[in-house]
Amino acid sequence: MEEQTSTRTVIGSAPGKLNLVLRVGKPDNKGYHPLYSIFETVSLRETCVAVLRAFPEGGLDNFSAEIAFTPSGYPVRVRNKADLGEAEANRIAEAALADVEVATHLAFKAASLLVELAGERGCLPNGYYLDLTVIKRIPIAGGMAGGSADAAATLVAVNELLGLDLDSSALEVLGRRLGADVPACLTGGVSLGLGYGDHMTRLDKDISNELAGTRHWVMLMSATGLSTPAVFTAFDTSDRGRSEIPLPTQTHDILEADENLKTALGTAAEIAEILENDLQATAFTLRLDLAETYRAAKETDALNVVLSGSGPTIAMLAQTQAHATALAKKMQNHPNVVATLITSGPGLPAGVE
Ligand SMILES: C[C@@](CO)(OP(=O)(O)O)[C@H](O)COP(=O)(O)OP(=O)(O)OC[C@H]1O[C@@H](n2ccc(N)nc2=O)[C@H](O)[C@@H]1O
Ligand SMILES: Nc1ncnc2c1ncn2[C@@H]1O[C@H](COP(=O)(O)OP(=O)(O)O)[C@@H](O)[C@H]1O
Repeated sequence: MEEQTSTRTVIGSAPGKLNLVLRVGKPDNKGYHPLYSIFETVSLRETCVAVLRAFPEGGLDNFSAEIAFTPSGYPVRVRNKADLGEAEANRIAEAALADVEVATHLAFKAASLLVELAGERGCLPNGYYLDLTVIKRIPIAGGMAGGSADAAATLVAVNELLGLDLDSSALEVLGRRLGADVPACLTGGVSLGLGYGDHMTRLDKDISNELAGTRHWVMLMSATGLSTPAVFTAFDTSDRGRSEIPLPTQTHDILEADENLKTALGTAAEIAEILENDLQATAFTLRLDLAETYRAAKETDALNVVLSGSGPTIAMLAQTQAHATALAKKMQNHPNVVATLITSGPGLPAGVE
């Protein structure tokens, strides 16, 4: 019995995000874009249940399809459970997850970094494997950082499980190696991301308790995902991509002078005024259905509507939770909307339960 061989379980979770403001600069020689991003994390969270288990008697062959090995050969098992709240949304998520090989799964990659570190420190038990169950509540390839939230949830869970004692800035450094959105999922709240969007300044530190969960969003899920690199590449040849608007780079200069950063901590009506996404027009050229969905959402009484990151999920800002429920009802039968996910923000940082 698998459960009897388990030593210890640690459960980590991390929030998804949307971008209140996303400005994109010109790509560097690695093809990566400098960003100015004001992230709002949300209450939709990914969970990673991490367990160290002794090898079963028959070895790992029974579930070899769910296993990948770290560079030093330590086995990590990854299973996914889709829990998006609606049957059709779960079906779509499960189909997308079936295409994600264990070795490329962001939870595996995150665990692998920590397992290797534990190996170097001599604190990795032999005769065990790491068993991860990832509970997905965020649409796949949806522009809401679901994979990045898996990585963040896994980093905090495995850090604790293996007794590595890495602090939040060490986890942020590792997170950056896994993906540009991972530090935002680790940080939580409302944050400014500079560099590739992965150098974080938390903006709501002093008021996080009063602000948490006060913004209400309806996320319009699309039946098909959108590739982030494809959107960035198309952006580069767009008018906006070729324009010479410089992006600010120094955090302290920005914090002093930027009114948007103060407004980002304001009321829903105030943040409605600053929503902006440089990738939106490009995503709509690649996917005309999204432009239609956006137009329909704008015709409602939502405070404002914006594409989440590189899309395809579209975020509608509501005045209250009841307003969000009413907006979701208005959009749920739109032919391009596969599910309406109601969420609130800002969300809590990644952490263990
Ligand atoms: C656009 C944003 C905005 O928050 O979010 P999503 O819409 O994907 O959620 C992020 O920058 C995405 O972050 P993430 O999805 O973690 O990106 P990564 O895995 O690091 O990179 C995926 C690909 O996106 C492009 N990329 C990403 C970040 C960046 N600053 N410049 C880029 O050009 C690169 O083509 C890269 O190969
Ligand atoms: N744990 C994961 N969850 C989702 N996608 C993952 C994961 N690991 C790797 N991927 C790959 O990353 C791509 C983007 O994932 P995701 O984070 O869901 O979207 P986005 O970057 O748009 O926020 C997916 O298409 C998938 O191929």
